[in-house]
Amino acid sequence: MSLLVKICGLSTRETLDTALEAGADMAGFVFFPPSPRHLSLETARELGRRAKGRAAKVALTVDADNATLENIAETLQPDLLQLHGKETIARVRDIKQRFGLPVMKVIAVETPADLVALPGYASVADRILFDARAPKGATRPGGLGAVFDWHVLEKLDLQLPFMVSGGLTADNVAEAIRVTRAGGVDVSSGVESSPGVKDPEMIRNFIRAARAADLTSPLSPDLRRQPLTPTLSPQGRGEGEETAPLNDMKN
Ligand SMILES: O=C(O)c1ccccc1NCC(=O)[C@H](O)[C@H](O)COP(=O)(O)O
Repeated sequence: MSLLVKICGLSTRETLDTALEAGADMAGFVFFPPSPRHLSLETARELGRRAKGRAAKVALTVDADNATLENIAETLQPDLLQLHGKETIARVRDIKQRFGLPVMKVIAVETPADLVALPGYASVADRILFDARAPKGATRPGGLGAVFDWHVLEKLDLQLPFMVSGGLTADNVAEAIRVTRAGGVDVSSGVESSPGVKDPEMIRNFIRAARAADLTSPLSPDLRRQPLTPTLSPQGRGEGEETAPLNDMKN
């Protein structure tokens, strides 16, 4: 399974097309009114149709209630729900069962202590996204371009696919992949000229840089130094990483 690249906070036809043409695996759409990337349901319907079959559509919500999730599920028809709030383990389980969609739970990271709740979430979620913990007083819990110490994840032994985000850019994504060995990377601010305004050239550069750093690529010097076993445990691409389901998402 090659590295997954997610471009988050897409809100226009033009930048969505850029991300799709540049080969993004996941297109993230933000449903959080205080965010500069918040989408109306009408726009979500249009962008969702555009992305269908070309990338997995990811709906990002923050402690959303069932009615909000129902509207999003109906209009965007997402392939994955990204839960970016303070959803409890029980709530993650409930959302997954209620909507019959795979769920990616976000874990906010600052120190190793932030990983204490990880096993519980890993038992109910389909995928984990490690993002930088937002500073106190922030108006949103993510999409701030804040970086966390990737070394916190260095010795992680997680039998679930995971992605890393938080302040990634074309310049630092290779190092983030090297340190964390994540199966995917996610970016928003790092491909914007100002909050909420995506820059096509930055999107292309980010995807190019992430692909060049992909540890699973046959061209990767790092991989050449490793035994090619089916399980690249402990990092990110757990046994049987779900190639098929992700391909399904794109259909
Ligand atoms: O993008 C937002 O405005 C946002 C609002 C509320 C919760 C999360 C939000 N964004 C998260 C993301 O876009 C990504 O999943 C990721 O955290 C990347 O963020 P960035 O540091 O901006 O690259």
